[in-house]
Amino acid sequence: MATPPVSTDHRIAYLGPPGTYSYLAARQQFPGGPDGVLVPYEHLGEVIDAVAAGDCAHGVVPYENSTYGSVLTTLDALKRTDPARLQITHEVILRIEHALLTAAPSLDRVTSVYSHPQGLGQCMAWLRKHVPHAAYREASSTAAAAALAAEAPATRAAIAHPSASAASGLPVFASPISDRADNQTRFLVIHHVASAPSRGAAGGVRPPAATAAVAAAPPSPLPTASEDRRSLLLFTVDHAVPGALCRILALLATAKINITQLDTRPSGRTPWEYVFFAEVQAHAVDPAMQDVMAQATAMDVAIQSFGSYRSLRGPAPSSSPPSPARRGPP
Ligand SMILES: O=C(O)C(=O)Cc1ccccc1
Repeated sequence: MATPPVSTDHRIAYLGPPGTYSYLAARQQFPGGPDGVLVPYEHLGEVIDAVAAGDCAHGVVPYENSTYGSVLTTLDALKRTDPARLQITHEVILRIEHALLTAAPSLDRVTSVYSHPQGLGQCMAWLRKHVPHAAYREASSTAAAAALAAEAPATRAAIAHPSASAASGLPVFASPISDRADNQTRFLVIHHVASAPSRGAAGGVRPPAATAAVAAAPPSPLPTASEDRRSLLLFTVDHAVPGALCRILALLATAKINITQLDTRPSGRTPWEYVFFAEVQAHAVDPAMQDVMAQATAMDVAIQSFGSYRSLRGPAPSSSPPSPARRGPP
């Protein structure tokens, strides 16, 4: 009997294939669900687009690594996304312990090492020390890298989670190989926001759009006052005005709102124009935050909020996915 289609309400987009760190993060956030509701996409931008479009109600995307920094493809996909279609509701933190997967008998036989750019970046010191002669090649994900390495298992290697060994058939050669033992990535859980039914020209209610079947983003649980409330803001400033960025930062400083991370990316509209992502330690419902938003509007600066959530940062969490004992290269 054919399996009934899974409703978009239950579809969770992630960077696939199964075996990526995004897959592990999605399984941690949505435990117990059948695998069928996890929908793999080959590129991070597609995960964000699928949630914004309502093809999937939820998504999980890597945002920042504690060693290698921001995941630029996530920032670039967010910057072209309307926050009215997508909101962040939770953060997931995973300890990242990479393994080198290869069937090469020794490291001097390895001619190329594949991984997601984040995987290569998080192990660069290890790679330079142990396989300086190899070419380092970017793949769309760590699990995709394992599949690519498996095409020439005696000369290629991949950096991935040890669990990617089973699907690729490549043995774990060395683990963990991350440059820092406290290496962690924080993932954002994103939800589709269904547009409110709008009135047509004749005053009637428009027929529901294809995405209206998707439930509105469940409000993220409001963190208590003692919990670490965060919001992700996106804005640009007039680059010709000296101090324009400083004025926005001063608004936050005056409201006693701490900035915990600041990123800048090309706007994608005009060369040499930038947008700023600021993660701040406040929730959208906080009066101080509402004050900042109102004042920015009065200053003609559009600050967009991608949502508020509880931060889980702090002391390093214990390793969530199981990983084998540390084993260095022979
Ligand atoms: O490629 C993956 O497995 C991902 O989920 C992206 C990534 C890569 C390396 C560390 C954390 C996330």
